[in-house]
Amino acid sequence: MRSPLSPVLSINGLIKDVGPLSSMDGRMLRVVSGVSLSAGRGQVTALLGANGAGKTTTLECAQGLQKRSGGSISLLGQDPATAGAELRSRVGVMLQDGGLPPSARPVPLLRHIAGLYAHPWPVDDLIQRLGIDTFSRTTVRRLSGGQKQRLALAAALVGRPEVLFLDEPSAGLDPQSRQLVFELIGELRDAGMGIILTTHLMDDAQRLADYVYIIDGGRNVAEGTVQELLQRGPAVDAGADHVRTLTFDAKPGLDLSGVLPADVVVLEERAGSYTATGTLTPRHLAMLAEWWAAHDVMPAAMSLQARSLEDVFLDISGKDIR
Ligand SMILES: Nc1ncnc2c1ncn2[C@@H]1O[C@H](COP(=O)(O)OP(=O)(O)OP(=O)(O)O)[C@@H](O)[C@H]1O
Repeated sequence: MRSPLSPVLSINGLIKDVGPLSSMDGRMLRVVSGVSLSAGRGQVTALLGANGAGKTTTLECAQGLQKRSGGSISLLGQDPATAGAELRSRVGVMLQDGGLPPSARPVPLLRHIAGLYAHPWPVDDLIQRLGIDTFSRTTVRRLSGGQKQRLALAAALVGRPEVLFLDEPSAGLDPQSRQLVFELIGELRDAGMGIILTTHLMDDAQRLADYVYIIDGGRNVAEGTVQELLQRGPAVDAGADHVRTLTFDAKPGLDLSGVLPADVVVLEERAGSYTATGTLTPRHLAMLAEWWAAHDVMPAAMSLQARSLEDVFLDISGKDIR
């Protein structure tokens, strides 16, 4: 386990048993079997794992929402199982099901929560940043999944937490909202917040995380930066027909349609960051370079990857569905 310079969360050998379960003849079920991790200030730490891996249970124990059966947890230097309101006021939590009162309307709800804090984030700013003004008159129960998700994020942020927990932050978000939420997460990280998120989406981890813990069957199975994890596993034969992704940064809004054959998928993943994915050959690279030369485009950064985090994840945790 790595040791960040300024940890906001350290978990050591977490055990969580649930039950007794009638489906198991009254026995207990161990759903987390010794997970250890640490998360730093000013970093996004991702817990990546398949459905049922134990991610939510781990984070709920870390937040003090579930009682652990064993191991130790330190959140901002305190044990969340015994800490009081002072610790809770320094921690923001966005849960998978939102946990918001169904009959509340977004703006009064946010103003109410802001009233509980001495130095809240200006509510109007949050409303504007997360596009909440477009559904401000709708009650929580009638909001779409993505709207609920954005409101839950605003509610988690309104107290200006030092640590932010996000359970599946991009669930239900359309591409525009996802972009908005990802940009905000990046800004919060740069401002020094410690952000811990769970996801089963490799793409989220690849785009957001400074450090990734892969959890499977309630245990740690791998960890590292995305780059470190991508270097794991079987070396890719440089000459073989592998699907590769070329990533490059250049000025936003380039119209790359028709530059490469249709079997290579070219996307502007976010403003000014492009990917070309397919069975790339040197000829494809030359076509792209010719287009750059003709349009006076000089990429600011460029990389070619033969494996995705998804490949690494499937290598480590197997291909069986959970
Ligand atoms: N109270 C409980 N009773 C029975 N099983 C439980 C209980 N709580 C958790 N589990 C089981 O423990 C496992 C871990 O659940 P958890 O919600 O932590 O997984 P997860 O990694 O967050 O999954 P997902 O990505 O689907 O949200 C699952 O198999 C779940 O069914």
